[in-house]
Amino acid sequence: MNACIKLNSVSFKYDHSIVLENISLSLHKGEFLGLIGPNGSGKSTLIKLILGMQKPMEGEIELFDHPIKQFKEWPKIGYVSQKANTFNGGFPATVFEVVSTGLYGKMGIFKWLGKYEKEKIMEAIHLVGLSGYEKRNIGKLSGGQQQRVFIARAIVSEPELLILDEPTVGVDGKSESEFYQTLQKLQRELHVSILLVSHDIGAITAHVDLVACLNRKLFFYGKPMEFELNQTQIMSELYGQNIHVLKHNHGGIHYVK
Ligand SMILES: Nc1ncnc2c1ncn2[C@@H]1O[C@H](COP(=O)(O)OP(=O)(O)OP(=O)(O)O)[C@@H](O)[C@H]1O
Repeated sequence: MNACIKLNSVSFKYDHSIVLENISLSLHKGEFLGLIGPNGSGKSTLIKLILGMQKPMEGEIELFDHPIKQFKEWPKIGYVSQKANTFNGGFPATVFEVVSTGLYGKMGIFKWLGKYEKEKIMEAIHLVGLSGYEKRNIGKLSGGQQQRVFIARAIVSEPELLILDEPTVGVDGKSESEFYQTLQKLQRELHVSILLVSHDIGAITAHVDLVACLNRKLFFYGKPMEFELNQTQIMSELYGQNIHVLKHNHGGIHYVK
């Protein structure tokens, strides 16, 4: 099976502090990997390494079976950042316009949208369940709907791998469950591989094929069932002993120190 992401003994430090130590994991085609860990555990840094924004101090990263240094097919990767949650609501752009910017990487900024591109944009908007909202100003949408616009922007160029960094922060329970349904649809219908960073362990284990628990080191990497069997031990290693379990009415579980 082909790996979209392969990390082999990767370590990284900012200045003098080691943030990631000896991380090895893989994500294969069509798989859904959930990455969890406390604040400051290195999750966003790991994503930056995978996106080539930082270089590992040690170890190797491969994307689609190519060493990252030789990898050039960046349009194969769609990325939704944490910042999509803090989007400026006053920004004067429609849903259609925001999603169309996802094609710039493939076609350049100044090229006019043809019939084919317009169809792709409408398809992406439909896939995230926002048909009928094309002309709506993005600032007039709810947080959950805005989040889906950013996913549509990330998938409009038909990436094979979608990376999402804490996309459901600040989004209510109903929008969150719609969000997971959207991701499962992408995985099932388009065979997109997904790497999702989240704090919501309950939601993650319910939807992913693989769980990775990070706190500088990788404390667990395996199937959700295996994680659930050893959850108490893994969570106390990951977060320390003093954790409390918070259950949400939408079924998600959070751990807080
Ligand atoms: N540019 C930087 N320079 C120096 N240190 C940094 C930089 N970015 C992050 N760090 C530090 O690296 C560590 C890991 O940060 P990172 O943002 O990867 O964690 P995270 O798990 O994504 O956290 P959160 O869940 O809070 O977003 C933290 O201690 C952070 O303060």
